[in-house]
Amino acid sequence: MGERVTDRELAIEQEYVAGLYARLDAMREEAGERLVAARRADGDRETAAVWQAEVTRLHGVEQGLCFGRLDMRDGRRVYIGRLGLFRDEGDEPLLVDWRTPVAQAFYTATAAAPQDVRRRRRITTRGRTVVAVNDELLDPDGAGDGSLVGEAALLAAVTAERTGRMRDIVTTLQAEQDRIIRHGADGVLVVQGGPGTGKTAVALHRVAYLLYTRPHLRTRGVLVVGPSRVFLDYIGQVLPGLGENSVVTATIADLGPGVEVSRVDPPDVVELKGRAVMAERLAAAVRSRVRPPDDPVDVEFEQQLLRLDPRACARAMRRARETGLPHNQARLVFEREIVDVLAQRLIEDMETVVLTDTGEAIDGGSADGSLGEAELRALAAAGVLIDHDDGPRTLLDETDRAALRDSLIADSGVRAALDALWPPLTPQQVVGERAEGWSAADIPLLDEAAALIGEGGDRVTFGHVVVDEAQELSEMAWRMLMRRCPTRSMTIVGDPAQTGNPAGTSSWDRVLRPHVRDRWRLASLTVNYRTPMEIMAATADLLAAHHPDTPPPRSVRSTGEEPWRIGTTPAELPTVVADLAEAHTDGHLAIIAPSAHIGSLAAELSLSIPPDLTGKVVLLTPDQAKGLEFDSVLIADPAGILAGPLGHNDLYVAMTRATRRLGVVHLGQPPAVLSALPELRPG
Ligand SMILES: Nc1ncnc2c1ncn2[C@@H]1O[C@H](COP(=O)(O)OP(=O)(O)OP(=O)(O)O)[C@@H](O)[C@H]1O
Repeated sequence: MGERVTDRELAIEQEYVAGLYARLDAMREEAGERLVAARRADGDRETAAVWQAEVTRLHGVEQGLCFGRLDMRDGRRVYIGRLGLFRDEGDEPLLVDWRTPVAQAFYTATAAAPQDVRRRRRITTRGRTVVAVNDELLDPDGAGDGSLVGEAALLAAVTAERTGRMRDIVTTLQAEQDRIIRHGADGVLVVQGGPGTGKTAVALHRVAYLLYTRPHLRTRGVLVVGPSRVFLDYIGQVLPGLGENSVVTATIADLGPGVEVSRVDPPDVVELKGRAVMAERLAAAVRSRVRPPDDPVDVEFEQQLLRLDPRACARAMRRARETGLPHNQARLVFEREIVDVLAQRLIEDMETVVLTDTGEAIDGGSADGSLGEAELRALAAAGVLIDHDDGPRTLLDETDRAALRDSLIADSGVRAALDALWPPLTPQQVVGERAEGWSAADIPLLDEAAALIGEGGDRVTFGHVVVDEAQELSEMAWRMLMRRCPTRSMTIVGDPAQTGNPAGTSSWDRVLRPHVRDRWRLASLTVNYRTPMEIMAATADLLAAHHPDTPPPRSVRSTGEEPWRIGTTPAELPTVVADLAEAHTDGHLAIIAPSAHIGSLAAELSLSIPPDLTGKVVLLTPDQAKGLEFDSVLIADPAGILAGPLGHNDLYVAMTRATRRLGVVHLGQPPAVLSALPELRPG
C-alpha cells in the first residue's frame, strides 16, 4: 500500500537531492582541474587518462543520480543512487552506490522479508528536480503477494514510450534479476529466459556490478558481444549511464582477423561452417602442408648443390611438430634443424677439401687442422666470415658454424627449399582464398586458422566476457570467443526459442561442455517486461508448435489492445504497409519483413538501410530486429519469414518486439499459427 506523501516530503527530498548534485558538481570540478593539471604535466598520460575517465564517469550519472531511500528500523536513512557520494573521506555516505550490499534491500526487501527496512521510497527526478516520491511500508501485516517490487514504478517504466535506445533499469530492478546481477563471477553463468525478460538489461547491470566489486576487471577488461552493430548501438547508453565507460563492445565479426564481410552464405553452408568438426579439418589442412619428401631434395647454396635426404627432412619435421608450437612458429624449429643438417654437410665437404683421406693437410694447410689461405677462401665462398687478423684457427669453431648457419638462412636458395618443405601460412591460405569475398561464417574459421598457425599472438583477451543473444553463436564462434577469455569467466544470455542462425544452438551444455565441462550454471528469468499479455497470447500457437517444452514468460501487464492481421497480395504489399505506417502516429514503429521485401518496402516508404533506430519508422529483417524493441510492430509477409531455415523462431522474435501494438500483413491466407488473430476491418 502506498502512503500519502505530502508536499513537505517532496520539498525534503528536493533539498537533499540538490545537495547531492552540488556534491557531484564539486567532484566534477575537481576532476576537471586535475585533468587539466595532468595534461599540463609533460608526458603524464596515465594520470590524465585516469582523470579523463573520472570526468566521463561523473557526467554519465547525471540523469536519475539518486532514485531511492531506505528507512531502516534502527532509524538510519540510506539514499541509493548511481554512485557513492561522500561529503568527506571517512564520513557516512551521502549517497550509496546501488551495487553495495546495503543497497540490495532496495531491490529485494518485501513485506514478508523486510530485511530491517521499514520504508522503501522511490524518488523520481526530471533533470535535477524531484517530481515524485512513492513510499512502500514494509509492514509484515500488509504483505501482498510480494512478487513485484515497486509495482507502480515498474509499470510506469515498462509502459513508457521507447526512444530507439535502451535505458537502464537500475531504479526498478526486480528480485529475480538482482540475484543474477549479484551472482559470483567464477565460471560461466547462463541466463535464459523468454523474450522481454530483461536478459540484456540484466547482463549489462551485471557488468556494472562486477566492475564495481572486482576492480581488477577494469585492467583485465570486459567484453560485451552482441549480434550486430545496430544492436550494440541500441544498448550503447546503458553502461555509461551506470558510470561505466571502460567496456569493449563487439560483434563476432569485429573480433575476427580484420577481414571485410561482404557475402552471405546459404543456410546449409552456414550450418556446416559453424560445426566444431571444422576445427579438425583446418588443423588437418595445416598439417597437410608439411609432408616429408619421397626423394632427396637438392638445395642450391653458393653455386653448390647440397642434398637433403628424406629421412633428415622427416626427422626435422618430427622435432618441429613435437614442440607443439603453432605452424608458423614450429617452422622456425624446422628451419633450425634443416640448417643444422646443411651446415654439417657443408662442413664435412669442406673438411674433405682441406684434408686428405688420411687426415693430412693439403694445399698448405697444417696437419693440426688450423686453416691456411685456401681453406679460408673456400670458407669465405661458403659465406663464413673469418677474421684474418686472428691468425690461424682450428677448423670451424662455434662462431664459424653460427656464421655459416646465418648465411644459409639468409640464402634465397635455402629459403626456397624451406618454403617448399614447410610453407609459412596466412589464415586466408588455410581456410582457402575466397575470390567472392568472406562471409560472417568464415570469420571463426579464419580466427581458428590464425590460432593454428600462431598469428594473433597479440590477440586481446578479457577478464570477463558477456555474450548476448548467445543462442546465435556457432560451435566455431564459441571456440573463437573462448580464446579471448582464458579465465572462462563469462555471462551468457540467450533464448534457444529465438535462434535464427542455422549454426546456432539449442543446447547450452552442448556448446559449453567442450570448453568448461560442467563449470557452468543456469539461471532463469520468467517475467516478460516488454510484451503485453495480448501479444504473448498471439504467439501461443507458434510457441506450442515448435517449442512445446518452453513455457512462455509471464507478461507483467495487459494493454487491452488485441493484435490483428490483414491480408493482401504481393503486388499491393508495399502500399498496404506504407498506408498502415502512415496511419501510425504514436511512438516508434518497426516494420519487420523477410529480406526479399526489404528493397521494395524501403523504396515505397523512403526508409534507410541500414536502419536508423531513432527514426519514427524503422525497417528490419527478423535477424536485425533481434534484441530490439519498439512501441509498435508491423510484420509484413509472415509466411515469407516462416519459410526461412529457422523461420518459426524468426517469426517469434518478430512478434515479441512490440511493447504495445502488433499488426500482421499476410499474403493470401494467413499461416496456420496466426489464423486465430482477429482480422482488421477497414476503417
Ligand atoms: N526490472 C525492470 N524494470 C523496468 N523495465 C524492465 C525491467 N526488466 C526489463 N525491463 C524492460 O523490458 C524490456 C526487455 O528487456 P531486455 O531487452 O533486456 O529483454 P531480453 O530478455 O533481452 O529480450 P529478448 O530476448 O526479447 O531480446 C526492456 O525495455 C527493459 O528495459
